[in-house]
Amino acid sequence: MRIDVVTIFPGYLAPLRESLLGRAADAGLIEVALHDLRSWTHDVHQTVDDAPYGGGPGMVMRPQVWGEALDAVIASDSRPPRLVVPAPAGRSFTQATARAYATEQRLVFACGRYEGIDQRVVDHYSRQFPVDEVSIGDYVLVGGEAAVLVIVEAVARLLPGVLGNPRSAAEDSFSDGLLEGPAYTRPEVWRGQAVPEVLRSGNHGAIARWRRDRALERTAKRRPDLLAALPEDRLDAADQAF
Ligand SMILES: Nc1cc(-c2ccc3ccn(Cc4ccccc4)c3c2)n[nH]1
Repeated sequence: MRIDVVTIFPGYLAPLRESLLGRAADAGLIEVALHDLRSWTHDVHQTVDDAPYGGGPGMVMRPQVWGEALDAVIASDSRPPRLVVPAPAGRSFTQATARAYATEQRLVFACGRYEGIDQRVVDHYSRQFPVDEVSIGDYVLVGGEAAVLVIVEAVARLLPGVLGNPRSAAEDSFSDGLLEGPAYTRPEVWRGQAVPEVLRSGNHGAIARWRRDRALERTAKRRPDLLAALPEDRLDAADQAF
């Protein structure tokens, strides 16, 4: 997978080259290219923003600069892109979105700042490529860069070979629609708290049941919306207690 990120703060995306993603990049599983939006300005001040039509606070990012940048970046690789534009008003980015993005050959991220990017940029490219405006949560950031770090990590971990332990991607939170239950490791007792007996019983059936019950209990308490959204056939008779 090739990932391009256009931003006025390329340094912010440096972590994409570290650790998990660094190894994936070294293994050729993911190719990450960072592009400074200001490279496509032509004035001495490298202006990327202007006052909003209709008035109001803050500034809006200029369409001309974004158009030149995205034309150049998209043309720099033959793989057809999905354009991803983080935005507070975007559709929610979920594990399902991450799974869908993991099947893409190429993702091009447009990181806005200020009050966002002139809408005509999204409208223009939506006529040629799939374009998603995505929100990573119901809170307001200052720009799209942090969202790109989140999205790229959630997607990259699903690519074969990126995670050391592939089982965890398939069986982690949200994969079965439930939250992860509690996890334990040695020592058996820590500060007077013992590991639940069943986990040391060696009874794999009882362990699986206990883990499912803890996941259902936690989901019912913390995210009843996820439980309500579960298809009927995903809950068996033993689950009905939640
Ligand atoms: N989930 C999520 C995404 C963002 C986000 C993404 C990109 C940008 C570009 C500029 N801003 C600042 C902004 C604040 C308010 C209104 C509009 C823009 C952004 C915020 N916030 N929260």
